[in-house]
Amino acid sequence: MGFEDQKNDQLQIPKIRFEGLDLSQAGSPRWDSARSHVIAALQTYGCFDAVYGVTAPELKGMLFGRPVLDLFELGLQEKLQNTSDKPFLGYIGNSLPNVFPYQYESLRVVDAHNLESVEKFARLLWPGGNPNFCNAAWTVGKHMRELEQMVEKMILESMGLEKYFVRQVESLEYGLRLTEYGIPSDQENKLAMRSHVDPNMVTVICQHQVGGLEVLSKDGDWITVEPSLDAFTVVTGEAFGVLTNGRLEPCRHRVKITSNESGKRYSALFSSRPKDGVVVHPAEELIDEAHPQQYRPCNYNEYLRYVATTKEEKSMKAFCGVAKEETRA
Ligand SMILES: O=C(O)CCC(=O)C(=O)O
Ligand SMILES: [Fe+2]
Repeated sequence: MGFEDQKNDQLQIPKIRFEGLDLSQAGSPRWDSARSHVIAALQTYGCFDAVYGVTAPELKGMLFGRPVLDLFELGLQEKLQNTSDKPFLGYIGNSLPNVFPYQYESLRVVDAHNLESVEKFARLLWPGGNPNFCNAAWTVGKHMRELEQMVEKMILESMGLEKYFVRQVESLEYGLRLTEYGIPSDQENKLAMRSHVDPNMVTVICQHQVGGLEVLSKDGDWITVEPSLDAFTVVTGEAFGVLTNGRLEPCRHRVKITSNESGKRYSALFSSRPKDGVVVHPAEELIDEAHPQQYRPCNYNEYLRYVATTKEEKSMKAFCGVAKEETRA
């Protein structure tokens, strides 16, 4: 991919304090201060750690105990019940030949902030519906969605787009992806997931104990994101790049597991993506002579189908980007 293995162990992604903040505090001095840190971090690194104090270890403890183990101890036939008619939104795993070249299994709970939706997921996998799993996934889903929405609001406010917040939130679907990694088959590079950008709006990544997440800095250095008990890592995806007409570049990241005594790594990802049929386009307020339109309107599901056609990395720039010559015309 051309991103050489240049590491910079001195660099760390910014940590921003979110304890006690919620949407009702929008406009308060604390909110505004967090917002300016969020936007600076996203413009420089495409990501940050949202520090949640005591809430984060509580949530992590709830999810990464029995509930996550119960899920991955299920047989493949049960896991395969987690389907979706859209690419990448159901079970993904190396148990499916030729699908995924890593020691990796992952399931996605659609609308994890909604208890009924989590219960529907659980009933498919366990005859008794696993109330313990449901409670953990739902509680985590609710918190992650609140964090995701704060970040959405802060970004829109900083770009003068706050009037679109309600419409934006209504246009999104949210999911919780739970993943188990084994020892990377690529023992030379220890790569457990190749370098990529997420196609969605925002992803909240929750690493558990075994680290591995790395993000690429603008200078081309890979920065290790240590799993931290009191924080969640927030990264923005390609869809936000389209909406902001390129003001927010998606965060390039990968997973490299260098030390893993237990042989397993678990992570939880809460992400927001445009709902079926939603067309993402650059906000007209962000297009002017100095900032020509960078993307054509993009039907998000069509983009995912395009991404799913081959194993090579695809990009929204290639799918719906406006070429430089076109913007000058
Ligand atoms: O497991 C992680 O820490 C990150 C995984 C990831 O980037 C992804 O699934 O898109
Ligand atoms: Fe990712």
